[in-house]
Amino acid sequence: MESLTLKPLKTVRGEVTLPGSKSLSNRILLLAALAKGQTRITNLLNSDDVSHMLNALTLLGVSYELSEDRTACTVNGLAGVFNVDAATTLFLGNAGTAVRPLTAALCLSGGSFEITGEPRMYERPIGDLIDAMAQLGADVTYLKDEGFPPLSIQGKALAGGKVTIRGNISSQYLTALLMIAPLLTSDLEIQVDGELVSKPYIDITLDTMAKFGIQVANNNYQSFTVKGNQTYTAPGEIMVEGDASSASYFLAAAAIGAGPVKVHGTGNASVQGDAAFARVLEQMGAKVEYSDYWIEVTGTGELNGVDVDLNHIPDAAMTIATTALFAKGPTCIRNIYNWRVKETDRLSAMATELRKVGATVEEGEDYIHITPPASLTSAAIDTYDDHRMAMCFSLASFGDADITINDPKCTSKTFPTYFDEFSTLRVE
Ligand SMILES: O=C(O)C1=C[C@@H](OP(=O)(O)O)[C@@H](O)[C@H](O)C1
Ligand SMILES: C=C(OP(=O)(O)O)C(=O)O
Repeated sequence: MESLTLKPLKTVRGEVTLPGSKSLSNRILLLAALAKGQTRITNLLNSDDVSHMLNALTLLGVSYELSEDRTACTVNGLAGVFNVDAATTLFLGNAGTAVRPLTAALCLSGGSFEITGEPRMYERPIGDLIDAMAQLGADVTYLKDEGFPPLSIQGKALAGGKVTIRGNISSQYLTALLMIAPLLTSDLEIQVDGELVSKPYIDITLDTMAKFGIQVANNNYQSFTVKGNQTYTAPGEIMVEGDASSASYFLAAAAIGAGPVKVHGTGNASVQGDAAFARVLEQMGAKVEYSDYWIEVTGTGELNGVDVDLNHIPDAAMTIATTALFAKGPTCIRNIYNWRVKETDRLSAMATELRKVGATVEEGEDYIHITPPASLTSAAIDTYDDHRMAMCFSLASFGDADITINDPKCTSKTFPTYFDEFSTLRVE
């Protein structure tokens, strides 16, 4: 397996233009495919997760033109659901933002479909979404384990009505249901059963739907109503915001290693919840400046440990775990149970790898408590095919020891050029 050894890093400084947001890229591509008219997308993310969505759209009969660098795409919308004559298998890797929304969309499309993916996708639950779709009459069969992909779907027109969906494992199930709701043959009322995790991602969904002409009535994230029998309308041009989760590594680097580092493409005007990540760095002692379209962080030479509930930013929250290695005193990140059902069991993986560099770690069912070491130990970090494990542990190179990242190419899920960008910030 390939690996990358990072030499100890003291100071970083510079500016980064962020690649497009994964969450927005895949939502916009799907809605552009379902919309009436043509959508010209710019700053599309070029990464594995987006390639899986694009390949799926091709197999589903959607025509689009992609620029050579794959960051601009003109999509010719279908003005409604997919219709495919031949039985179609979609391989969607480990992309939650492709698997969940496409599963819902195929339930009301014409055709017979199979959703497959990487082995880890077969361990990531989808039962809450399938249970909700079944209430609408959808015909879905589990091909392996009950509650998990791979799936077989016999698509057909579906009416709305009332449906209950659980929100405590992933917000992506509710996102999927909301996105297909206008295409049902009658109105839909969605009741969220229990707690809703990762709430800001629902704002991304509602905002994207609004850009394609669909309004949703949101009753405090507990229930939603959407009119049926509608068509998404292509917005013409649409630019994908920079990825706020990808921004977190550069901003945290500035907080640890002097900075300033400025990221362009996300800021106060951003719809992404992860844009609030820098507020946690601020709480830890960094100096943070926001404009609508950029964020700049400067280290103050001192970081404090924090005790924070980061349920609203589960992806960027991982970056706090490795930032905590350089804080004075312990850090506790709470209410992050669903780290366990993402690219890997992130609670367990994070605890294991933090211990390798010398931290004392307590791994709870839904929290992680990190006491930093006096000085970091040199280590080879396993990344578990998890792009965020690789990117988070680039920060460990601020210790006085070499850090080797095993399988650094796993960042291709959302940020293929991450380590090149990271190295441009180094100040000798
Ligand atoms: O809707 C989205 O775009 C996402 C929602 C979050 O997942 P959960 O809702 O499962 O926490 C996040 O972790 C994922 O990377 C992207
Ligand atoms: C959880 C993530 O991805 P997915 O969209 O596959 O859920 C992630 O990017 O951290």
